[in-house]
Amino acid sequence: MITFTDQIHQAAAPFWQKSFEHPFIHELQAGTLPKDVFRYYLIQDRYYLSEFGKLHELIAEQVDDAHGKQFLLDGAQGLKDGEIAVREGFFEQLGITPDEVASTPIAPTAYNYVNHMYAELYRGTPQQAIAGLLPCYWLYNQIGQHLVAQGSPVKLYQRWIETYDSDDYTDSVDQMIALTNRSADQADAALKGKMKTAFVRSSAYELAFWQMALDQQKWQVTA
Ligand SMILES: Cc1ncc(CN)c(N)n1
Repeated sequence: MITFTDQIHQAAAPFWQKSFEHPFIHELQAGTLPKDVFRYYLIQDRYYLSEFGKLHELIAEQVDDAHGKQFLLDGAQGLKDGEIAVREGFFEQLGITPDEVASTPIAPTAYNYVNHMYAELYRGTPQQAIAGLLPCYWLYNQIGQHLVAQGSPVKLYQRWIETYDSDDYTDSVDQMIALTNRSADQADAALKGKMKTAFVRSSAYELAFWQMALDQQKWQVTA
């Protein structure tokens, strides 16, 4: 049987394919990704992950499903203890200080992505917000699984890959997929359509995030 998440995954497939093929990912695996690009990505992603954690807590307040609520609260804590904690080690290695993070403005794409997820919750519903969170979990897991066999010759990049291929991470992805499917079970056709749009837009923002890092995007007037 085709699940709801299979359907929305299919709808977002062109964005996912472009992410798998993106030069940021190729260069990370080949070990040729410039360190300043990776530094930039990590700083922007620090903003992203901290808002992503807050969103878990805010969505949990609005979710009736007790199991889902607990998963979201655990997910917020898991982000701090897991992904964000791993990144602290990366920051140390690359000499990224709290001052540098605090003084670097969030870039347009990261800002828009985060705002999109808040809009799904505050101008939409918790079900839409859940669907909007899912690409973040699932896409990185698929990228980790694609890249891990070959790996990267750069230790830091290899650790990044392994984070997203780990059993713990994969388990959280499976639970998030299950929560999205349970949320869709309670939704009518119109709400399912909005959940799909939230998922596809987050997938588009995931793709844009790699390019943002390669361009080291800034707020500026463009021609
Ligand atoms: C933008 C983004 N998307 C997804 C992930 C993986 N949690 C991340 N760290 N950053």
